[in-house]
Amino acid sequence: MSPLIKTSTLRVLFSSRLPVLASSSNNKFRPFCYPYSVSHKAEPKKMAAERALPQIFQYVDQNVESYKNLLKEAVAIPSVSSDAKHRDDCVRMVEWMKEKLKEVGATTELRDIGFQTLEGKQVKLPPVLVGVLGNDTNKNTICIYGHLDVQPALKSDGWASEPFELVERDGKLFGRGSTDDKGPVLGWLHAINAYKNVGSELPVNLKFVFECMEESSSQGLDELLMEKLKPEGFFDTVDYVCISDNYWLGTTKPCITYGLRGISYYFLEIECAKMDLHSGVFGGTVHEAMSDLIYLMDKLVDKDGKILITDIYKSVAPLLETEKQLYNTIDFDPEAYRKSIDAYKLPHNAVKEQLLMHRWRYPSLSLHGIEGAHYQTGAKTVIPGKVVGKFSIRIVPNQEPEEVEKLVFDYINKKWAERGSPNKMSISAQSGRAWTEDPDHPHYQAAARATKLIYQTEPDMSREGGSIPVTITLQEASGKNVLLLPMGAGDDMAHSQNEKINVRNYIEGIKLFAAYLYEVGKLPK
Ligand SMILES: C[C@H](N)C(=O)N[C@@H](Cc1c[nH]cn1)C(=O)O
Ligand SMILES: [Zn+2]
Ligand SMILES: [Zn+2]
Repeated sequence: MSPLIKTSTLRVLFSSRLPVLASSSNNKFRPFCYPYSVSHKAEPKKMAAERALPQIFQYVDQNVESYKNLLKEAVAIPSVSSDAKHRDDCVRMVEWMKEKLKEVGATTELRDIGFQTLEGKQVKLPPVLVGVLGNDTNKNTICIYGHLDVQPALKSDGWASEPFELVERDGKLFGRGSTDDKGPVLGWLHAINAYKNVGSELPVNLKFVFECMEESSSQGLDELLMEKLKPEGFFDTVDYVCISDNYWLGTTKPCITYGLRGISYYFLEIECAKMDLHSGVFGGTVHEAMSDLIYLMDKLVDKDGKILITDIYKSVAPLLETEKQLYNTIDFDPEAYRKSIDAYKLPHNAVKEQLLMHRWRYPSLSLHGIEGAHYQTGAKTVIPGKVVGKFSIRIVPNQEPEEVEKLVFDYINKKWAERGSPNKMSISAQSGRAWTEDPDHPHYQAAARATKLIYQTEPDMSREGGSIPVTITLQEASGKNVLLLPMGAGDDMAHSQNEKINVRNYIEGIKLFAAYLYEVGKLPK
């Protein structure tokens, strides 16, 4: 364990029923003075929460080191859901979070969601953590979703430090999962804990759904929600759903998000032999799988990003004049964006509205990689016997996964026939739907008030190019308004090398969550 982590300190912060205050300067705790007189207890509960907010903000500022330490502990668990070798880490991560939720007073349950086929084997899926905190019928109930799994990461990918060791540099906390999604998930925990430790009752009831398979298409989660939790009545008391698993558009202005693209992810497998072959010995005498794969993958998208699959744009929702207007007011600087990713040139003539539309409301196709191909340094002379090409399409409103999958399968089959290769080809897909919500809903206004309180500026109402497959399921299961409240900044580089969260975003994000709980608590029941 890193010397930075003081387990005893964390235990005090997260398990003590007694209010405590920690000093951020020396990371030691000192006794907390209860801020209100006894007569204050007689005030209406919602008023109490309002008066508690300044205390909560102060408490958060005084516990910065503890929050960093807890994130460090979470990042140190390499819960990579796509890799069978890390399945035990995923389970450990969920169990770790279960203990943390219990420590803030929630009742918790680990729900079994069965098996998946991974790397040709049947592998048990990590359980889903379901929790409940509070059941006051006079209060609103928010269902909070987050994920505890992460994308793969190796230092050799080009990280400046070990990906699973949280490191602070220049006010930024670097580590896999820091912004996607361990930082935001812990943010909820810290906000609840802050309410408790200043002696204020939570202004809302909370329900939690924390999974560890989001980065792998949330396998098993829809079934748990629709076939188990919904019939059991889990959603009957839910009034609002909130997810913090995306990012601001830029680096300075906060936003609230009302739309996500879906994802349709493909595995295109070609086999030419049962084993890899020496290219000197066998080259010229076999139909090579890799050449077939490159041929097919090259037929998917052109250099400007136009998807070449027949009819793929046909069902995309038409752009209405009212929607077009929304893009004008969004704070987004294409040149700053280009610089932040060090791209040579942006497509769509770098026009702001066009870039945003192609990120939010039009589909895009990306080629991700080839399993079975040689990728290490050096000049290995091998003909891979089997290769699996991976690509995905970010799908958008009005595009249904089944319809997109059929178009892709038909197109690949047609191109394969044109290729005339004798090799074995197969294609499979896993998909999640796009989601949009009504941003004029009082829930969004409440989140906007909370954001303004913390950041002193009106948030942009944004959409997001990424996907959170369960969002639309939560909308359907609850029948309630769903909102995305991002914690991290647009340059956090989730999924990439050197993923980070700014200390500022993490800490102000905790306050934002506390203020959001307060604002939703004020909404009429
Ligand atoms: C937006 C969210 N934080 C995220 O990163 N989602 C993933 C979901 C995914 C990955 N594979 C399949 N789905 C994403 O948008 O890539
Ligand atoms: Zn992610
Ligand atoms: Zn995420």
